[in-house]
Amino acid sequence: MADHEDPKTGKKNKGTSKEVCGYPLSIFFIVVNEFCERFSYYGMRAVLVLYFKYFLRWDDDLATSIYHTFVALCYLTPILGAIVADSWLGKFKTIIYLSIVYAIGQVAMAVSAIHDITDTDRDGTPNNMTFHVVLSMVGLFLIALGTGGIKPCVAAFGGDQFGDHQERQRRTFFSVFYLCINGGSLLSTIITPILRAQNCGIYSKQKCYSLAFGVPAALMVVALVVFIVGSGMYYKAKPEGNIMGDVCKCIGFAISNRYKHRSKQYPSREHWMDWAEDKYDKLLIAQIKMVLKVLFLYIPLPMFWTLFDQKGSRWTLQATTMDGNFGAIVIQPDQMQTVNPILILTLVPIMDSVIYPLIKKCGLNFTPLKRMTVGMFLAALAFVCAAVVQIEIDVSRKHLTYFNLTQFVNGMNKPVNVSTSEVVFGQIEKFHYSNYSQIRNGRATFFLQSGQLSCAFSRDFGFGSSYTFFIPSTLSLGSNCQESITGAEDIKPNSVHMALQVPQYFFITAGEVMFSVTGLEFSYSQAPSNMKAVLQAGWLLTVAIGNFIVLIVAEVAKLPKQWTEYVLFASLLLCVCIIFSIMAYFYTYIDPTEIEAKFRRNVGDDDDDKNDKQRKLEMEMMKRDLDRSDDEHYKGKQTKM
Ligand SMILES: CC(C)C[C@H](NC(=O)[C@@H](N)CC(C)C)C(=O)O
Repeated sequence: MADHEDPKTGKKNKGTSKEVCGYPLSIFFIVVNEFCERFSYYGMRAVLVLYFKYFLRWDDDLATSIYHTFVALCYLTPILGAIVADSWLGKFKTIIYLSIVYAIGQVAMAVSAIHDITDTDRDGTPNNMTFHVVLSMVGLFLIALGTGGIKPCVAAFGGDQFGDHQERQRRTFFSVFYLCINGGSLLSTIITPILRAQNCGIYSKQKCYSLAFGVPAALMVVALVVFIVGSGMYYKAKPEGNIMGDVCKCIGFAISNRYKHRSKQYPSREHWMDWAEDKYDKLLIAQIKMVLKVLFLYIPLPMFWTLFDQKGSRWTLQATTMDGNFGAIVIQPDQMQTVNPILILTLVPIMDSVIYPLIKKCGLNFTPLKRMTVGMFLAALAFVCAAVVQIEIDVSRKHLTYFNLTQFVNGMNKPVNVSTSEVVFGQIEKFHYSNYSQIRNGRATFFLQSGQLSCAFSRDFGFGSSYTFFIPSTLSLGSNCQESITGAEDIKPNSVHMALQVPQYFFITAGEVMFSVTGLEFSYSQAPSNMKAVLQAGWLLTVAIGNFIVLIVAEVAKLPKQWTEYVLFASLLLCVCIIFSIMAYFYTYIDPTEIEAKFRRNVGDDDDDKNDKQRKLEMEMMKRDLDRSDDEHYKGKQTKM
């Protein structure tokens, strides 16, 4: 059984969850829930832009803007979920209610993608596009509210399941939690594009977006059911009223009180928050100090996410100018992104079971903040690799895309029809040429048809190449097209291989493991008991801000060469990394439970009115510890960076 401390009394309560190998059983339901939820989120996200473009028929710009607005919203809503959880409903109920909202949103998306609903003329295209647009926008809003709202609660709720004696297990939990995120997302980003490529429909068959959204919707329902099944086993910390309201009022009072007493005749106080002592509980003030200390440390962190989130944009665009032919398989540029979750699934266990223990054995104290600093450095290194690859591409490249362009010149004295299984060149008049059309990378077969003459020929196409094929005047019934048709290479295929992106993916993912997995746990362990979800939301807010910085820097810098932009981002992160390491050096790890317990004990003593001097001394020591961060008297638990 895991025991827990009651946030009000400071007394340990026995949890109701059984333990398996030292872990509360309830954790199982939480990690499975996370796996299904991330499957649902990333699965839906994988086909979203294509849904906008091909189903709703939006142009690229609108599709991209709405996509990024949605992603940013998903990282802004955690603060709402956290406030509701910590101040009002508690994490358990918040997760349940917002998961329902989330599942409804996913179902709305699936329904919005059924073209038959408004396809009155049964031609395969919706006739009332407004219906589909409105329903999908409502769906996306509900999803953003749900996924963002539950995100800080699920992580913190998982952390809550561990007792004070299970610090090591709790750290492992956050690693497993991260594995589940990436396992779920990897699986769904492979599966949903396959589902989308199916044809479905009642009256006419179309690409099956409804199935690609429907399966994530079903997984969200499974996530909810799994979470509810574990209900009897969870430790559910009770919310302590409008904590965020109290925090704001307390900070406001401290500032105004400080201002009122600005004259020199009033003795200064150790910390500006101490000016709230005239009205507010010392425990609340101590808790606010803990939160502010961590939030201050978060200021440089968005820069990491600024680089991290460019995997999906800049790096994918870079991949479009590279050669994705891996022999047996041909990798599409956007598929390169799956390297990240694949590497996470391998690196997290390696780090936890080999690298970190090895570092410990060498006598080095690799504290969370040191790990995060190294993580930032690795991300900067990843961008240096990206810049080197970019220079290589620029040197070898004469064109800009990964599409292959092909045209035909008809040398015959009669028209000819040319097509592949995917592209129709149409009828090419005698002695005329066709427009250039895009052909898939890999092998393509062309079918020629002119009167009685019908033949086929195949060619291999490298990424980014362009060809002109000549149909000779001598081509006639019985000719062998494979031999008769000659081609000229207008543009050579991309020569820089996509495998060269692997080092940059490796460094950014190793950086992510050190930065993000550690940061997740750090945000939990350093938060006061009544603001765990709020600090998780603060952590996620750094992701949202990071995404905005990408837009700002890319817009403001407007560098002519892509590799210089990569170097700029790497340099910015390096500077931020140095600043962060200095800030981290002055940070002292605390044990919020212990500090809170001491404050509570002192309040209890206050009631009994005994041992006044000793109590005051102890309180002073704790305050000093929070203010100056240079004490080490909490059972040696507090360490510097
Ligand atoms: C805080 C989030 C950015 C962290 C996490 N993302 C990941 O773990 C990525 N490696 C997933 C990949 C598929 C982009 C998340 O919670 O989604």
